[in-house]
This record gives sequence, structure tokens and C-alpha cells, in this order.
Amino acid sequence: MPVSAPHTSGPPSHHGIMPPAPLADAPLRRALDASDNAIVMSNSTRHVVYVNEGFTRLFGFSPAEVLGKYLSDVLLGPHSDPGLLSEIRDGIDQQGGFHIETLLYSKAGQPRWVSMMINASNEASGGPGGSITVLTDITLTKMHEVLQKRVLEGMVNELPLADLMALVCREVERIAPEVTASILSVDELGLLHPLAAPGLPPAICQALDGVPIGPCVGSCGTAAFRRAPVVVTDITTDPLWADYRTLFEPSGMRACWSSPICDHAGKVIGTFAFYFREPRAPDALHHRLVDVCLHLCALAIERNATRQRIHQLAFFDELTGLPNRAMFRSSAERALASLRQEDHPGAVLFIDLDRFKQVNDTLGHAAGDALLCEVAKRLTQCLRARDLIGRLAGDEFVLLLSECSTGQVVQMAQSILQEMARPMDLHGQAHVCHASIGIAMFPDDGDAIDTLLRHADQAMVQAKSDHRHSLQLFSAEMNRRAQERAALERALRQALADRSLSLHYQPQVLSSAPGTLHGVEALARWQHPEWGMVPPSRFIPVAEEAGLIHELTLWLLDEACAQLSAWRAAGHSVPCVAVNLSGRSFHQAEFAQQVCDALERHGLRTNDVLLEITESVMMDARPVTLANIEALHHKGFKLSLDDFGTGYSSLSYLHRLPISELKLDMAFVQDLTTSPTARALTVSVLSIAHSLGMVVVAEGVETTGQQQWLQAHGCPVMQGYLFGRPMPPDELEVWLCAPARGVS
Ligand SMILES: Nc1nc2c(ncn2[C@@H]2O[C@H](COP(=O)(O)O[C@H]3[C@@H](O)[C@H](n4cnc5c(=O)[nH]c(N)nc54)O[C@@H]3COP(=O)(O)O)[C@@H](O)[C@H]2O)c(=O)[nH]1
Repeated sequence: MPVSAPHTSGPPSHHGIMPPAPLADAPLRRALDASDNAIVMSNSTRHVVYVNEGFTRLFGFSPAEVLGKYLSDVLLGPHSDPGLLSEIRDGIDQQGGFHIETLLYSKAGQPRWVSMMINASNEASGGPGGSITVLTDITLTKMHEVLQKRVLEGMVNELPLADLMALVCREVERIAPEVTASILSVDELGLLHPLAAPGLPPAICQALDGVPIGPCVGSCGTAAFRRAPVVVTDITTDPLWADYRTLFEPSGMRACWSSPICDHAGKVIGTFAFYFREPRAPDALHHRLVDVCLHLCALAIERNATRQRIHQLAFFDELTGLPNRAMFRSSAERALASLRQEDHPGAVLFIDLDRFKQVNDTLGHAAGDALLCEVAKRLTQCLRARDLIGRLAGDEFVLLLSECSTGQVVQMAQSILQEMARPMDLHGQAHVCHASIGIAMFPDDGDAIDTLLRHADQAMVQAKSDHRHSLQLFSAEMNRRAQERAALERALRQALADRSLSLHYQPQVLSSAPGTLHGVEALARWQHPEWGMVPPSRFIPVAEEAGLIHELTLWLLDEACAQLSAWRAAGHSVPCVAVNLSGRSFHQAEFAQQVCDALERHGLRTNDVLLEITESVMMDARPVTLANIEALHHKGFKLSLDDFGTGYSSLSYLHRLPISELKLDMAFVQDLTTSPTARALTVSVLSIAHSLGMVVVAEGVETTGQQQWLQAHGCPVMQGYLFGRPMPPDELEVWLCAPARGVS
């Protein structure tokens, strides 16, 4: 047996140990001595007969200290494999050779991982039974192999950070068994949190959790504080350990060397500590181990932080910290599954803040953010432990209430509305927040979370359109309407893509000479192949909500300009065409230019097109809207204010904005002959317009009585069925050519 024989007989004296004959050859000896490997020859009784200088370099023993001894007596140490000798013996006996990677010890007691290759050799002892053993130092390789490979594999396999760090500790303890390793993380507040310390009692880890780093906090807290390694060779006497000595005493740890773990930017994110059971300092192997481990730990902790951040961004709303849609959905799916299993009811509440946009527009986005955070806080406070909350988008919040009847849900929704309405302080401004809540019951209104969310949303829309600041339970009728609305949107998209919308034109005539055309108003028409004529009062709001209105407006402008050019080319005298513009188009920075481009494409001038805007555009204080209005005015366009009198516009805007025409809403016109109030208001509008130099167009004139009254009170322009309905271009041409077109 080359390393050691069973100790049946004592080792022979040096006397009689003869090096093998070939080693009398000096060049061969020099060659062997130059090798980095340790080479050992043993005779048939397994006593060492030769070691090269590589052996001395690796283990520190001189030849005289080894010759004549069993190698095992020299190299085995406290943590060497106890089964090593029998493994070697069996290997030699059965195969004539043996290879193993194992832990041996130097003369100074330092552990050495070696690759050991033992071959039977007659030459070694000049006869049968001898052996040659080649030992290669693989301590570093071992560290890299074991640690890097396993830790990186652990990362690839998505091992939790604590498991990964425990693996590092265990591997370190395997390579250097005299070490007990621990890894702590340091959080943003400078508090320590044990990540792994498999060899330390759990009570120690619990006690260390949350301890702040500082100038005198054992080895780890001090190392993190100093941003430098701290070696404490005896924790029973070192002042750094004054506060922790008693805690560690029962564990038997006597020395501790801790090194800070730093991230790529040099910030301390953890500590890596070696504990020893006797007072001592780390040796060279320990230093090498720590070098390797610090990088691995930094990589793993940073990667974990990045993953947590990604998870946070992916599943939580950054502003309020609430779960986002994805997170809410997956938690809700699980919650519904358990409600289903236990046959309990539940409810989804869709909460939308009323007039949140106004807060952003008037108080600024910081106040809007503060409002959302306060709402998130109040909603969370209203919930029970088993309920879920999420922020879906903007000012939309959603709740899943478990195990509650419709009555309980309604009660809870009412208290949420009350809670919302408690005044809140937004950066020094008192604000009262109202919300609308839609409720869908599980399982009656839907079994799956997506259905429940959709139905609760529909109910919320209903609540908002009814009163605002109210709650609404979902009903099947709502669902039908929502389905219709969705179908309408899909069809409208298609119609815009197919260019299957058309324009009708309604004449506007001078009241002094009803046969004389003031202009025509272009009105969109949609003839659906199955549904027939869809009125604009149905599809324009859908276009607005679905974000299609700007596309529709650009199409309308182009179409109206093309038609006006075509009429003029055909010799018809049409003074101008009025087009209805959506307020949303004014939010497009390039809108004014797009209007100019449309005119230019068809060779028209700015006074050929009258731009009809609503009061909401006039009141819109967004810089982009004001810039578009200003740019259009600057180019020479005339603006007409549609539906005047129905909104809540301030008269001062009439003066400030470049409005040249007011369209008196048909509600006034139609009541003229019956209502003194309508008459009084109409007189006022005519008077204001007159004093501001604006033209008034009375809409919806249907009777000669209305016409005469308007004529008598100086309304300059009229539009209505009395003169002509909105009609396709060819009919308008006929109307234009009709001899008595003043009254249709
Ligand atoms: N942004 C856009 N809005 C548009 C466009 N096309 C139309 N609309 C808006 O839709 C609303 C309804 O329009 P419509 O059904 O076309 O009704 C217009 C006229 O047909 C109707 N009218 C005209 N004279 C009479 C009448 O004597 N009696 C009566 N009962 N109705 C009449 O009034 C509507 C005129 O609209 P307006 O002058 O714009 O107020 C309507 O709000 C349209 O603006 C579009 O392309 N873009």
C-alpha cells in the first residue's frame, strides 16, 4: 500500500531505506526535483523511500522527515477522508493503480487538496510491491471548480439566494473544514441580514437580523462599516466583540475573519465571514477561498437584487407600490380557485376616480401622484386580510373581496366611497376625491377574473355616466351594451381603413336672402352594410373613446377640401365649407400644419374652410391646444364655436380666442316660439356676437316661425331642415341649382 499500510507493524527505522537504483542518476533526480508535482516512491512494505523537492515545496516536510515512514502518517489530518486508505488499497490490489482527489495536510497543518495518482511499480523498490505516487496541488482548481461551477449552476437553475449562499458556505467548509462560514447581506439602511450560516446556531442568525453596521459590531458589522476586512483572532478578548461575545459563546467560535462583499460600484452589499473554533488568523488558503467567494457572492447578491427589481417593476406599480394588473390577475386567479373550491361568493370592484384629469391639469402631476398614493393607502386600509388590491392603470384601482354577499359588498363599496371623499391634503391644497365603483359578483357575473374585471369595468362606466361618485352592480343589459359598443368600434376601425365613411353637406343660408349660400357644413355619414345608416351621434363618441377621432378628422378635412375644389371646378359657387374638429386633434402638436397641408393639397385658401370647435376646446388650457389655435389663427383660419350656449364657457374666452362665428344651439332655436327664456338668451347671444363682431349661425331652423323670429332679431345666418337637410354632394348640386332654394 503506497500511502499507508494497516498499522500491524511499526514503521521501520531509517536504517535499511534505500532509494531505488535509477535515482542514483543525477540528471533524472534533477528532473524530478524540478517538477511542480510531489513525487513519492514507496517500497513493498509501503515505507517511503524517495520524495522529490516538489514534495517538500507542497507539504513542507524535508525528505528526512518522511523517509522510512508511511505517507499516511505524515499527510493525513483532521478532516482527511477516513476511508481513504482502504479505497487506495482496494484500487491498487484490483487495478494496479488508483486516482483520487482528496484533502491532505502540510507540515504546518494547512489543508491541501491534491490529485493523487498511485501506480504499482517494481522500479520504485527494485522489486515487486513498490509504488510511485504523484500528488498535484489542486486546491485552487478545486475552489474554482467546486465553487464557481456549483454556484453558477445554482444561479442558472434559479436557486433562491439563501440556498445559493448556503451552498457557498457548505463548499467552503468542505474545502477548509476548520472553517464555519457565514454570509450576511447589508440593506439600504445599513442593517445586517443573515443570508446563510449553515454551521452557526439559528439563534445567532435570528439575533443578528436587523443589527445596524457600525464601528464596533463584531467582525461583520465592523467590516461592512469600515468597508475593509476585519480579523479578530480571539473574540473572547477583542473589544469589537464586546456586545456579541455572550451570543456566540455557546457556539464555541473563538475567532472570526470577515470581509465586505461589494457590488460593481463598490457599495457594501454584504459580508463573508470565516469563524474558527480556536484563536487564530486566516491562512493563505483561506485568503484564496475568500477571494473566489467574494466575487461569487457579489454576483449572486447583485443578481438577486436585479431580479427583485425586475420583479417589482414587472408586478408592482412603481408609484403606489400596489400590485399591477399582471400581479393582481395571478393572485386573483388563485383566490377565485379557492373560493370556487369552498363554494364561497366574492366580488370584483372596479374603482375609477372622478375628474382625476382635472387634478393633473390644474394642480399638476405631482399633486396627481400624491392623490393616487393617498387613494392607494385609503383603499388598502379598507381591506380585510383576505382581500386583494391592484392598480390597473392611471386612476383605475381594483379590489377582489372574498367571502362576501352582495349586501356586504355594497356596504363595503359605500364605505370606500365615504373614505375616498374625506378631504385630503395634496401638497398643501385641500382636495376632495370622488370615485365611481362598478361591482361584479363571483360567480354570478363571471367565473374567471378577466370576465369579472370586464363586467366590473362596465358597471363602473355606468356608475360614472349616471351620477359619478356612486356605485353600480353589473347587469346583463350592461354587458349587451358593452358588446355592442365593442362591435361598433371594430366596425368603425374597418370603415376608416376601407374609407367607407362619407360626407353629407348641409347648406347655411343668409337670413337676409335665404336663397344665398353662406357656406355648407360637412357632416360625417356611415352606411354600414348590415346595420344601415349609423348616426354620427353614435359613432363619433366611439371614435373619440377609441382614439380614432383624429384619423377621422384628417380624413374629413381632406374629403371636404377635395369636394369644395371639385364643386368650384364644376362651376358651383360654394363660399366655404365648415368642418367639425374634435378637441383631441388639438392635442396633436402637428395638427395646425396638417390642416394647412389639407388645404394646400386641394388648392384652397384659409377662408375657404371654417373650423368648428366646441366649447371644450375653447376651455382647454393645454399648451399644445393653445399653440394649435394660435397657429391656425396666425395662418388666417376662422374658428366657429359650435353648440354655443349648451356648455359652461366663460364669455371672456370669446374675447381672448380668435372666434369669428357662434353657432346658436338648436335647443334654443327650437324653443324660440314657445319659450320666453330661449328668446331672451338668443337675443343676448345675438347682442354679444354683434358687439364682438362675430357672425351668428342659428342651427336647427325647421319652421318659418323660427326663421322669421331670427330674421327679425338680426341673426345673420341660418341652418336647418327648413332650408336643406344634410345631403350627399350630388344632391347638394341639385339644391344649388334649384330656382327657389330659400326654403325647402
Ligand atoms: N367631430 C365631428 N363631429 C361630427 C361630424 N359629423 C357630425 N358630427 C357631429 O355629430 C353630431 C350629430 O350630427 P348629425 O347627426 O349630422 O346632426 C347634424 C345635423 O344633421 C342636425 N341638424 C341640422 N339641421 C337640423 C334641423 O333642422 N333639425 C334637426 N333636428 N337637426 C338638424 O344637427 C347636427 C348639426 O351638427 P352641428 O352643427 O355640428 O352641431 C353633431 O354634434 C355633429 O357636430 C364629424 O365629421 N366630426
